[in-house]
Amino acid sequence: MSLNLTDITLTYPDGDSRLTALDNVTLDVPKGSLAAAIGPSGSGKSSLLAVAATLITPDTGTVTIDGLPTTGMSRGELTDLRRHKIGMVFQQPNLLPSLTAAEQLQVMAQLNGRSPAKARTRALDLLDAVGLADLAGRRPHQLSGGQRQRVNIARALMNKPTVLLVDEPTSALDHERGAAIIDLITRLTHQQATATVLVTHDRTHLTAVDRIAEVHDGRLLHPAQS
Ligand SMILES: Nc1ncnc2c1ncn2[C@@H]1O[C@H](COP(=O)(O)OP(=O)(O)OP(=O)(O)O)[C@@H](O)[C@H]1O
Repeated sequence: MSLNLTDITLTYPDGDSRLTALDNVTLDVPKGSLAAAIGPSGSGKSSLLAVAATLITPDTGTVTIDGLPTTGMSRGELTDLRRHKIGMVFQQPNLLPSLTAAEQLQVMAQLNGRSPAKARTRALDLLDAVGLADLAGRRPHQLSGGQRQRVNIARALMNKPTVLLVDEPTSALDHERGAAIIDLITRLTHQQATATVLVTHDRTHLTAVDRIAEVHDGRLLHPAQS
C-alpha cells in the first residue's frame, strides 16, 4: 500500500483571519517510491510533512496510510498508527548521548514490544545497510555528522514503517555528504519498500529521486507522477 493525501487544505490562525498553508493538495506515494517535496521557505513543506505524519489534522481532506483513512481516528489510534506505520527523520538527529548506535535503534523496537534479541538483529542489519556495521558500538559524540544522520535514518526504519517522512536531512552536512544521504534514502526506499516523502529546499541533490513535487504558496505546482 502507500501514502495518499487527498484534497488537503490546512489553515492556521493569522490575526483576525486565517493563513492557508496547504491549498487543496493531493499527493499519492506508492510503496517503494520516493517523492521529493521542494519549494521556498514558507511554501508549506513542513506543514505537508506534519499532515502526512498525522501530527496536524487538516481542515479538509484525507490522509490514508497503508489503506487506512485516518479521518476520525482517536488520539490513541493515531499514536498507535504513527508508532507502527510511520518513520520520521528530522534535520537534527536527536540521538540519545549515552546510547551506542545499535542501542539507539534497539530502543525503538523494544518500545514496540519486540524481543531484545530480534531488536538487536534488526538493528545490526540496518546499521549494515546504512554503512555503519563497524560502528555499532559507538556513541553519538564518537560519530561524524553524516554518520549520526545515518543512525537517525536507520532508527526511523526500525519498526518497518510503511511511510518514511524526511525533513531537510542534509541541512547540517556539506554537499558531498548531503548527496550521499539522499542516495542512501533513495536506496533504502526501494530496499525497505517505504512510501517516502523527502522535504528539501535544495534541488541540487535530487538527481535520483523518483518524483519531484513542487510546493508554492501551499499548492503543488507539479503533482508527482508515477
Ligand atoms: N503554527 C503556525 N501558526 C501560524 N502560521 C504558521 C504555523 N506554522 C506555519 N505557519 C505558516 O504557514 C506557512 C507554511 O509554513 P511551513 O513551515 O509549512 O513552510 P516551509 O515550506 O516548511 O518553510 P521552511 O522551508 O522555511 O521550513 C508559512 O506562511 C508559515 O508562516
